[in-house]
Amino acid sequence: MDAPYVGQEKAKARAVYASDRNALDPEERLRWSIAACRHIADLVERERLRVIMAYVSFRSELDLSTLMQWCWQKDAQVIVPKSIVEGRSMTLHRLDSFAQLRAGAYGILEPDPNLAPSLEEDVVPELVLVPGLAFDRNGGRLGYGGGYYDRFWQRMSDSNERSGKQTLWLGASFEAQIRDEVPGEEHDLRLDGVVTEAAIYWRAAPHR
Ligand SMILES: Nc1nc2c(c(=O)[nH]1)N(C=O)[C@@H](CNc1ccc(C(=O)N[C@@H](CCC(=O)O)C(=O)O)cc1)CN2
Ligand SMILES: Nc1ncnc2c1ncn2[C@@H]1O[C@H](COP(=O)(O)OP(=O)(O)OP(=O)(O)O)[C@@H](O)[C@H]1O
Repeated sequence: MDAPYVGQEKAKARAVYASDRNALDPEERLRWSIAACRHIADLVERERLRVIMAYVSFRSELDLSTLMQWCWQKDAQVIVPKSIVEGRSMTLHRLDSFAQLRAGAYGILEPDPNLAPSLEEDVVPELVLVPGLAFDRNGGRLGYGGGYYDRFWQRMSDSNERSGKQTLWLGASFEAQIRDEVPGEEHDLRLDGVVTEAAIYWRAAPHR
C-alpha cells in the first residue's frame, strides 16, 4: 500500500475511532481507567520499574491519574510530556503533583516548565504509556495525527541503543478501542502491548 492511500485511510479511521471513543459512557470510562491503572501498577511493582512516563488525559482518553498518584505514593518517578508544536516534538518533565500542570497546546493539561523543569535529553523512561484513538494486538496504534509519539519513539530507540537500556511501550486503551488492525505506516511506533480495563495484552512477536 502506498503512503497517500494509507494517509487517507488513517484520516477516515481517525474520525470514526474518535466518535466511537467519545460515545463511551463517562462513568464507565472512569471505572475502566481505574482498572487499567491497577494492571499497570501491578506491572510496575512486579518489574520494579522506577521511571514511568504517563500522559494527562484529554477528550475521552483513558485517565491515568490514579496510576500517577499511586506512583507518587510509592516514590516512583512520573514523567509527563509537553508538546512543542513547532517540529511536533515533546519535552519531558518530572511531575510531582497535578498543581504543576497548565493548559498547553491543544488545550491539554501539560507541565508548566516553571514548576516542572524539562528533563535532560538523555533521560530514558522504563515504561511509556501511550494515548491513542485505536489500537490493535500487533503493536499498532492510531493517534491524532501529529506524529508526536512516533518521533518520540524514534528518539527513544536511539537513546536505548546508546544506553543499552530498554523502554517498554504500552498503549493505554479501553477494550472498545481495540480493533483487528489499525492502518499503519513505516514510521509508526510499534507498541510492546496494550493495557485495558481487562488485562495487559503483550504483542506476540518478539521485541525488535
Ligand atoms: N493526552 C494526550 N497528550 C498528548 C497527546 C495525546 O494524544 N494525548 N499527543 C499525541 O500525539 C500529543 C498531542 N497531539 C495532538 C495532535 C493533534 C491534536 C488535534 O487536536 N488535532 C486536530 C486536527 C487533526 C487533523 O487535522 O487531522 C483534531 O483532532 O481535531 C491534538 C493533540 C502530545 N500530548
Ligand atoms: N519519525 C518521524 N519523522 C518525521 N515525520 C514523522 C515521523 N513520524 C511521523 N511523522 C509525520 O507526522 C505525521 C503524522 O503521523 P501519524 O499519522 O502516524 O500520527 P499519529 O501517530 O496518529 O499521531 P500522534 O503520535 O501525534 O498521536 C505524518 O505526516 C508523518 O509523516
